[in-house]
Amino acid sequence: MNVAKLTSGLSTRVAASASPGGPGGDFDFDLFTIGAGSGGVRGSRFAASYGAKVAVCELPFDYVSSETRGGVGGTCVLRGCVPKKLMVYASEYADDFRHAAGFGWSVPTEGLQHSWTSFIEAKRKELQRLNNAYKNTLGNAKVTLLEGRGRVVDPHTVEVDGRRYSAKNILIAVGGKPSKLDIPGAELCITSDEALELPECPRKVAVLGGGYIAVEFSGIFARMGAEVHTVYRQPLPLRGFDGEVRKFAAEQYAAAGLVLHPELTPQSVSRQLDGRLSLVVARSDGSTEVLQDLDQVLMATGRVPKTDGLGLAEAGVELGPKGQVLVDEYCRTAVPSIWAVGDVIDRIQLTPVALMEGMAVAKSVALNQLTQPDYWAVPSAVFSNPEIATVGYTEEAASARFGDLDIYTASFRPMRNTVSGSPLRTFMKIVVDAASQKVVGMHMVGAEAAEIMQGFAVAVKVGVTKAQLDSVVGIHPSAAEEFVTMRSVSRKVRREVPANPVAPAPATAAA
Ligand SMILES: Cc1cc2nc3c(=O)[nH]c(=O)nc-3n(C[C@H](O)[C@H](O)[C@H](O)COP(=O)(O)OP(=O)(O)OC[C@H]3O[C@@H](n4cnc5c(N)ncnc54)[C@H](O)[C@@H]3O)c2cc1C
Ligand SMILES: NC(=O)c1ccc[n+]([C@@H]2O[C@H](COP(=O)([O-])OP(=O)(O)OC[C@H]3O[C@@H](n4cnc5c(N)ncnc54)[C@H](O)[C@@H]3O)[C@@H](O)[C@H]2O)c1
Repeated sequence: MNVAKLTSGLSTRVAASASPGGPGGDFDFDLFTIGAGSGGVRGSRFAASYGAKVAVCELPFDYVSSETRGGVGGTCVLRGCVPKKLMVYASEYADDFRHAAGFGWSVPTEGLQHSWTSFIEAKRKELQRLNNAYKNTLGNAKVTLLEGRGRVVDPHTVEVDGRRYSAKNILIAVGGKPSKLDIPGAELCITSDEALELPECPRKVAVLGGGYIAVEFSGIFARMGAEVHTVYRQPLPLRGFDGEVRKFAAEQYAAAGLVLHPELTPQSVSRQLDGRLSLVVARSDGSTEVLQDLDQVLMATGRVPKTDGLGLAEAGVELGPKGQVLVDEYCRTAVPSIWAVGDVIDRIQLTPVALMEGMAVAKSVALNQLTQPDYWAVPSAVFSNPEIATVGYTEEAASARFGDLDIYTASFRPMRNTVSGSPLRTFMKIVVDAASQKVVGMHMVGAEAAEIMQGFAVAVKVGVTKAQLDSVVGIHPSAAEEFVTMRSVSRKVRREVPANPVAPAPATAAA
């Protein structure tokens, strides 16, 4: 996954260059972290547990982030994984109530009400609890927490709201922020931050983008009863995912009620006289179409590193074209005392990856053991409807890397849906390197895909072979058992022979 992106072009440096001393070797802190999100909290906490004197600074709390607002816990806890998953849970009840009838339940669909306000209140309460829990975790680990905006002054100095602190090492863990398209009317659109804080559920919404956030929020709003139009530039959503998975997922999204608008580019958004929004989108031939009467337009068009005004370039840290911090395989920047982890380095934008990188840096700086995060077989899940989970190579990437592959696939109607009436199906795929018979990729679209894939990720990570997978007894009845019972190869992918191969020289003149 994203292996090519992992090489930043920086050369490997040796541990000693980040070790004791800057000028004088006497510092306020051994490690000063800017940003108390997933990577910053984990790196700080672990460094402190290894005996380092650690401080972390974080912006004041708010539900919606800005240049001046943030909060301990960061994106995942306050504006990402956690509130998003709570919204997914909220939306799943709508399907559950509807599908219960198939199993004999009489659900009073007429009188069924959802209070968006109560839900948002419950969500806020949980986020406040988590924010406090994270602060306590830092306190218990003896990490000094400073509230304010951090800025790098030089390779050993951080300034927080005008006050300066010296540090032997500095960890940049400032994450990213939503990036809006530069089109007329962009200011009328919301991002995922605001989507998690809406005063009411939109009745009709356009979601721009075909990535994780776009398909997740499309699923949430649709299950909550909204008419959802998902607009993306590619023929299929979820670029970078396995091709078959993308195709299957798009079919399921349509079956689940999303109105998909592939191969369209957003042009402008404007406010109608009645206060609602209009979106103009363009086809590749230049013709346009208009989506009208929208309560909201959600821009889910990627995130950019939050490095503006951080003083990094001035301190000698190299930045990439998106403003991402360039690091080597140890998460160290061009300045040996400055390290960076998480979304700000723009490798794989996932919380568990930021945690892994934070722990690696903690070991490197506090134990003086240079530690490399291991990016092989990082699993991930998309909490759309249906869910998607994946680990290892896509078929396309595996084909480029290994050449010959054995592909196993299964598509079926899950047992629950045979009675519930839900039209959704499940798809599973195993990608096997034909030469070694190792399983190099596993993919699933369907209910509980994330929960199922976590266990199989262990097997892929340690190099399970297809025969070993086959030797495992299934758990019946479950969807997961399909992964250990796929016996017939669906497709053998073999290195392509050139269309007009040069004829081999005849063995004998007579031949
Ligand atoms: C809507 C959404 C859903 C997501 N869902 C998932 C999911 O289901 N699973 C998953 O694995 N990942 C998910 N992610 C991605 C995940 O949230 C990020 O990969 C993760 O939070 C990155 O952690 P981080 O430590 O790099 O940055 P962050 O968590 O963003 O933390 C950075 C912190 O730095 C603070 N900060 C910034 N600048 C300064 C400064 N100058 N001074 C002081 N503090 C500063 C910020 O306020 C913030 O608290 C989701 C993201 C979004 C947006
Ligand atoms: N379940 C999860 O683990 C999860 C959930 C949400 C987010 N995340 C992380 O957060 C990151 C950011 O999420 P995201 O969905 O915003 O980003 P993304 O990179 O996944 O998707 C961005 C989408 O915007 C589109 N886009 C970009 N520029 C555009 C333009 N000019 N015009 C039209 N479309 C444009 C892209 O084609 C793509 O479809 C993800 O990469 C992911 O790593 C993870």
